[in-house]
Amino acid sequence: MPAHYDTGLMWFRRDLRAHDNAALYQALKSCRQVHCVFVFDRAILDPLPRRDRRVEFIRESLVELDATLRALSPQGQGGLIVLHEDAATAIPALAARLGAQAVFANRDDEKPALARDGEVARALSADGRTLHGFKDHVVFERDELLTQGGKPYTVFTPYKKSWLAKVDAFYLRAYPVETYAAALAPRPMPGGVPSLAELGFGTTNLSQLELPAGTAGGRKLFADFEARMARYDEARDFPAVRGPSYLGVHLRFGTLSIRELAAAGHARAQRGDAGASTWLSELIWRDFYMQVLANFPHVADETGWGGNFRPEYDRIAWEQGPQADALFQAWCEGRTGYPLVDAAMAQLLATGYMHNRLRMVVASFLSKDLGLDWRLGERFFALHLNDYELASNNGGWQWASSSGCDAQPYFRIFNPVSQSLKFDPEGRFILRYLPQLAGLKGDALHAPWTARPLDLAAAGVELGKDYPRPIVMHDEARDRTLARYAVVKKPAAVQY
Ligand SMILES: Cc1cc2nc3c(=O)[nH]c(=O)nc-3n(C[C@H](O)[C@H](O)[C@H](O)COP(=O)(O)OP(=O)(O)OC[C@H]3O[C@@H](n4cnc5c(N)ncnc54)[C@H](O)[C@@H]3O)c2cc1C
Repeated sequence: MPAHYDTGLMWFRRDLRAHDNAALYQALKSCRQVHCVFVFDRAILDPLPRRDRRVEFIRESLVELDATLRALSPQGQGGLIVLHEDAATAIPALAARLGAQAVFANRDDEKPALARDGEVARALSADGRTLHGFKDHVVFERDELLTQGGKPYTVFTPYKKSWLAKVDAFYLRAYPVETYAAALAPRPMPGGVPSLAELGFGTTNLSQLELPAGTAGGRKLFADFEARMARYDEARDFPAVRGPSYLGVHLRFGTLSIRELAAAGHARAQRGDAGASTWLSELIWRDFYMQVLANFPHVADETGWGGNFRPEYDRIAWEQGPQADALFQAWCEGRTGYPLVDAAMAQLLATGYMHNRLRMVVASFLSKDLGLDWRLGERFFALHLNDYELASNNGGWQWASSSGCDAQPYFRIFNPVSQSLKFDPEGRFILRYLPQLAGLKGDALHAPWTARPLDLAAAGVELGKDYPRPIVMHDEARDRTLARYAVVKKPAAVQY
């Protein structure tokens, strides 16, 4: 518990809510007065394309957060200070200007965030101030769950068992921020959240998606999901069905608290709700990958890009050169000739969301059908996913390419046509994004190149014109992948 301070500064980052927020609670409890700040960090924003749904989502969530902090504060004089600077230098400067003895923030184990926080902590300390960090965006972090041998878990099933054995009301209890809200300080400078244009960004199609921002938006989505949660286990694998919660982006930016979601799932799971139990497992996967990132930092480099969890996978020679570049471009643009893959990529580009089953299918397709380095896909997802989360994205890509912990054996290769027949049997999802295939029936919709020329003509589909021919044949690609991956059978220098 931090000492008692006169003035503190609460630094919001990926925890954009005023309720059940660990750092905000600790700041209010241990300071006479607390200022609140969010920094649109130039180090993160400057390299991004000028239209990004996440920047718009964050901005809208900040408008709500600012209003909530104002409403909670004495005489409504509080609120958020919003800066558009380099956070590593802006935070120590603001702490000095406000006379804050301590800065409070929730921990973030992504490598670039750790580097930034280290820089901020050193600058504050040189000035006689302190940075306090708190666990907030996971239920269990870092080394809180270890194997009996005292090592971090690398396999999900025993990790989940241990998670469920340890979790109790204490770990899921909300931080009662409101109790100490009287410590919210009047805003010391004129406030307001900058417009997108002031931040140098344009608007996106966010307002047309069913993705309301802020805590109110997250609660609306969760209320909708609560009514469907019992069927999650049956519905979650079918992309045409409204099966999942669509809460990823709210968990990413902390507009909802992981504790409140896990508590809801856990309570229902304990009452025997199979859908809730499966959904809780997914939240545990999230914790699992966060602790993998924290305990095995080699899975990402200094800038946050992937390194094989299993070093023997470093031996794989991925396809390179102009032909490989063209294959990658076709994958990115949804022009592979495999309708399920192409519809999935179209969903990502149009909405920033991709169904979990499809993330697995397209990731397997990139690494195992196209023979391309999974890190290319990792980066593409990072740019386009609204819910992009370094730990889960890296974990998901390594799972699909078999290079990660808890690996799929490398010879388990998703067949994009069988996946399509199984999980989108009527092609309802495919046709949402590829309406030009509407005239194709049965298997032909899942593999148009197998259709008889007469049927293609009747459907008004000319391959190569209305829809691409397949850029690889799965069976041949499978053989090439088995040969490519054979190098990992040799003993590796280091084992985890
Ligand atoms: C290649 C690949 C990349 C992925 N990249 C990301 C990513 O960048 N960010 C991300 O949050 N998830 C990622 N996932 C996991 C999963 O696909 C998404 O969390 C999920 O599709 C989000 O939709 P939802 O909120 O409707 O999920 P729901 O099915 O409703 O699940 C609820 C929550 O549980 C968590 N969750 C679910 N599945 C997983 C999982 N397999 N691993 C970790 N957490 C999970 C998420 O926070 C999700 O919001 C990736 C999976 C793969 C295979």
